[in-house]
Amino acid sequence: MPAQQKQQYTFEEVEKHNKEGDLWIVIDSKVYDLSRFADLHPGGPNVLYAEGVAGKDATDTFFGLHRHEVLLRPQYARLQIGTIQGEEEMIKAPIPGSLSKVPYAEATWLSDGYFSPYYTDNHRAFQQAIRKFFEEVVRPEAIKCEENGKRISQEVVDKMSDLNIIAMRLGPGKHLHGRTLLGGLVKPEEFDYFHELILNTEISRFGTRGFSDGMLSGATIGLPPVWNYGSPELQAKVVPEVLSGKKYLALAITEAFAGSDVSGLQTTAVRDGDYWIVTGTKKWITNGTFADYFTTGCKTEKGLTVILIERGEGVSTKPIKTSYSATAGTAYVTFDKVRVPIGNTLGAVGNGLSVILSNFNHERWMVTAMSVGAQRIIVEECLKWANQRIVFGKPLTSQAVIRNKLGKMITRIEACQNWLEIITHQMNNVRERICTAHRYLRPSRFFILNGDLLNIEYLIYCNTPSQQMTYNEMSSKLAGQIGLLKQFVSRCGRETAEDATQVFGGRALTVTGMGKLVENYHRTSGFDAILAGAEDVLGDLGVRQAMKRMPKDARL
Ligand code: HEM
Repeated sequence: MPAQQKQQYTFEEVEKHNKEGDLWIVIDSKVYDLSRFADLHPGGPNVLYAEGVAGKDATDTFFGLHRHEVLLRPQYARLQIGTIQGEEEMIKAPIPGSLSKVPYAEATWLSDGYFSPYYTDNHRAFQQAIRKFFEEVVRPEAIKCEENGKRISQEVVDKMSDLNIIAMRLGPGKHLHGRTLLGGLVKPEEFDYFHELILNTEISRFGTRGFSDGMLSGATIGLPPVWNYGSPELQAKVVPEVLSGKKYLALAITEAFAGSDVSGLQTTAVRDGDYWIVTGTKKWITNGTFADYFTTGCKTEKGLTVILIERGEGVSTKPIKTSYSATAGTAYVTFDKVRVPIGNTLGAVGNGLSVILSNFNHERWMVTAMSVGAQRIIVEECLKWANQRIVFGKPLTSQAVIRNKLGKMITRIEACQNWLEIITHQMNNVRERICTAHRYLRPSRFFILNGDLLNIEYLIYCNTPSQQMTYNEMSSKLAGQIGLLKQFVSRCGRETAEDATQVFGGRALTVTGMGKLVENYHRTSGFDAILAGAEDVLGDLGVRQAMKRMPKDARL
């Protein structure tokens, strides 16, 4: 029944119902009849009969112990029998797609009254639509799968592919051409790395880290080598199957024998006429338990080669138990003399290292973007909790030590976001193009509009859809920066996870209840420091890349 049609009561009336078998309480102007629920209450019945709770307004006590979402669950919402006369609810249910008003809960560009040079109106519309879709369709699935460890349902995959979300997760490029993106909201040729950045940060807002990877991240990192290096026939078959969500694909590089040191891989592919015979094992393969295809790094006579292997005879997968949910489908994969057509070779034989390395940068950037999205939610959780939690009669925020932790969290998330955005801006623009535009600005083309000196060529340039970097360009220009960025973001993430755990105390140690997002983040933020390249290795890569670019004549 809508609130306005519910019975209205006064506090005096509610107060009469204050004992076992006849128990009413008020939470945020709503009257709940807990007479029969008391014995079923997960916190036990006695706490509900306490003085100051039974027959009283227990709003502050309630929000000190429960998340708002408890009241929205249908089985509890129906305990409401009315409202208090003349009072209005203060704590509103979030509207799907809406932005948080909590300071720093949103990136600056999404905060009221602030601006950014990077985002257009189209990015804003895209962010709003994608958040709404995720909150309405994907979040309930994420929570369910994170708990039961099952893979994302075909029904939700189909809904995502109807909007071409699987294709958009792979970033800008020719695979988007001819597709209707998000019901036509963004034109394929205008989809850029900032759209993709938005997609990645929004995906990680549910506090369900295992599910974020289970949401077909395998295809995001494993399909690009197929369209960048596969034969036209292979692309024509595999790309549509995967982007429509009808088949699943995983990237199978790491082994128990080799992780960041991919050159040490031991899975072998031996030529036998028109086939490769592949033998070996792969470990930590995201989405591997349910993948139909594996983009696989193999050792061949001529060096490392990447081969697309279809699940079939000789391919077996078993789940690996990790510290995050089995919904990610993390697998141990065994190839036992698997016959694979030579046509499934991705790139030249022996050129596997550059196929793998050129792919890594986009993957690392994606992991970083998801990490930033997840980190920001934790900052919001901590700000809300520290504000609402009362200790020694005062909010937690009255403690300087807590404010200090909040300050560090905010600093870290803002630093991560800003570095991520400037790198994304580089990915969106090929350098030569900018130089060309500026070099040819001719004085004769300047004019004055509304008091501003403008140049016609510059305006044309600025309003032309930007030209994104290819994976190879990313590899040569940004590998070091992305490596350092990823190292920085994952370190910040783990420091924030530690601080958040201190702010939430014991609540951060339970999988359900007030601190559940902090618990998940504390348990899983370490994944960001490992997936797509270990943190320390990436930091070192960044410095080695910088050393390569040192001018020969650089002296103090
Ligand atoms: C409509 C009223 C209420 C409902 C539907 C409700 C529901 C729940 C649920 C589902 C939990 C499990 C933890 C969670 O999911 O957050 C819980 C725990 C608890 N509840 Fe309630 N509750 C209500 C009112 C109250 C009130 C008024 C108190 C006041 C003392 C209270 C005290 C507790 C306590 C102490 C716990 C255990 C918390 C913990 O383990 O951290 N509940 N309640």
